[in-house]
Amino acid sequence: MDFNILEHLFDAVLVIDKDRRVIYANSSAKGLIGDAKEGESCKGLFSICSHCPMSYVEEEREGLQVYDARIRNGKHVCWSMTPLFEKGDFVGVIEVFRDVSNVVSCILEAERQKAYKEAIFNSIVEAILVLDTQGYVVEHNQIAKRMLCREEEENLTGKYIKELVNLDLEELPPEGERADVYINTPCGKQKASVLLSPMQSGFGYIVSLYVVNEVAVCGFGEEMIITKSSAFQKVIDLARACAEHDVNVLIEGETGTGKSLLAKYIHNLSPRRAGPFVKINCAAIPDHLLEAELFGYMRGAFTGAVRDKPGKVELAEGGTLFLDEIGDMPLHLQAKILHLVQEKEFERLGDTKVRRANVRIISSTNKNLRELIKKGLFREDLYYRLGVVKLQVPPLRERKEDIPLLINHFLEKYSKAYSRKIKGVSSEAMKLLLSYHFPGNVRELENVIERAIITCKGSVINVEDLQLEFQEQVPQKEEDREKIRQVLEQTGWNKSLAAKVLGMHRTTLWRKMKELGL
Ligand SMILES: Nc1ncnc2c1ncn2[C@@H]1O[C@H](COP(=O)(O)OP(=O)(O)OP(=O)(O)O)[C@@H](O)[C@H]1O
Repeated sequence: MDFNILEHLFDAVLVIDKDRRVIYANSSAKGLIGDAKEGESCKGLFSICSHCPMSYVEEEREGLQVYDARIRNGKHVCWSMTPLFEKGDFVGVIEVFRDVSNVVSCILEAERQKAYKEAIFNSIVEAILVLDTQGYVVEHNQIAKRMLCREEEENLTGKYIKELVNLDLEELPPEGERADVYINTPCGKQKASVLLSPMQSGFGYIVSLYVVNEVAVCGFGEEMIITKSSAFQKVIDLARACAEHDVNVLIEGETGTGKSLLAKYIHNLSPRRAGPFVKINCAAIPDHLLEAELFGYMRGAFTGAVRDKPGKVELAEGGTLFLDEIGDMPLHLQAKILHLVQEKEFERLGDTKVRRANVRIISSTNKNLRELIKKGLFREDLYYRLGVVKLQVPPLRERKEDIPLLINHFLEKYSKAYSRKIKGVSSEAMKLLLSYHFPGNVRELENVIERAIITCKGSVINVEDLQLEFQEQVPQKEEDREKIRQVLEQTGWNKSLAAKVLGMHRTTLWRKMKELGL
């Protein structure tokens, strides 16, 4: 065979006969492997020789390729072996190979870089999302998954940024500037600082996020707890820590401080979150009905009991029973609650059957239970049973730093609800709100802002839009008349809404309207 045409090929070529002797080596082959001499054995020229594939190639009558074989000097070659036939008989093989050491070192370098990148990616506390130019995720770190409440096995690659942080690419802050956004985290909706950095060569963007702990925003939607106060944040931390254990929690604090919100937050973080959260306000139900409401009753148990009815304890099965205003629980029922707490057992009214209850009990009070114990109005044993963990929610006047945050929160909530474009509160109005003592705590602040949003004429809430209890009201008939008339006009003469705005009952408004000739 004449192999001369192979002499100047860029690829190295060896022709091997079936006795594994080199019968031809072109100049590229000799350049790469100096000891590839014609007439000598080819054994050991390549790393693959330890499993020489010649017999395989002969049997299969087809060639094979190895992308990374080694030659003796350590270089990497891409190598192939093809069978040669003469009149149908196998006579040897032709081996073609090319130095790919550069390619291999590039691949190794790329692998090393990838390992470095992953190590850095996963050792920083920020969530990182790498986006393409359209805003789709091409890479992300593990923290991003955790921070954005994604399952361990979920892949964020290919998802659009809005799916993850609720913002379009265009809504993210301008390149290089940090901004605050709200994201859904395992602790609820939390404030996060976000930075968008463009990549070189226009490949896309890097979005980095970290949760801003200065303001705790826990829970979701209507159940969001917002606070900046370190005292309240400690309470929330404790609530979070005990949420996963089935311990009884007693939440103490003045009216309107957020005790119910906190109870719901604990339930939502607990293993019972898929179960019901059932609230019963012990102060709002007359004593004689409370027992039936709590434990349920059987038909005929009392006049009006026309059918069997489960109580709140049964409705809370598998979930959480929230006993609001527990300080108002009458003494005779406290014994039954103690039995429920201790034995997890109860009976419906008019029934002798003892029922089992699988509920977690959270209770709350705005009364001083220790004082009630001293007066013999609350059972001490029940107090200790209910308050295995005690959480004390501070009043708003002791966390004034929360006032501006809560104002913003309620402005957003009620501007949306009443379709009003309110930008904020004037500095005078803010001063007044910050100096007010808020006996009704957050609930009172919420009502003040809701009312102001409805009555405010411009886009900013001013002092005159705020109705605070301690502000002097001069009940001159004419002033009253004018004020009520204005509110009625603003509310389209809807008396229920006007009464709400004016902070009075509907019937009081109706009476006043009559008195004032409106
Ligand atoms: N930290 C907070 N962030 C946002 N909203 C709050 C916060 N605290 C309270 N609120 C709001 O204030 C109102 C009163 O809260 P909540 O009913 O939880 O108070 P409470 O202490 O249970 O009141 P009560 O003692 O009268 O039962 C609710 O509308 C709640 O959403």
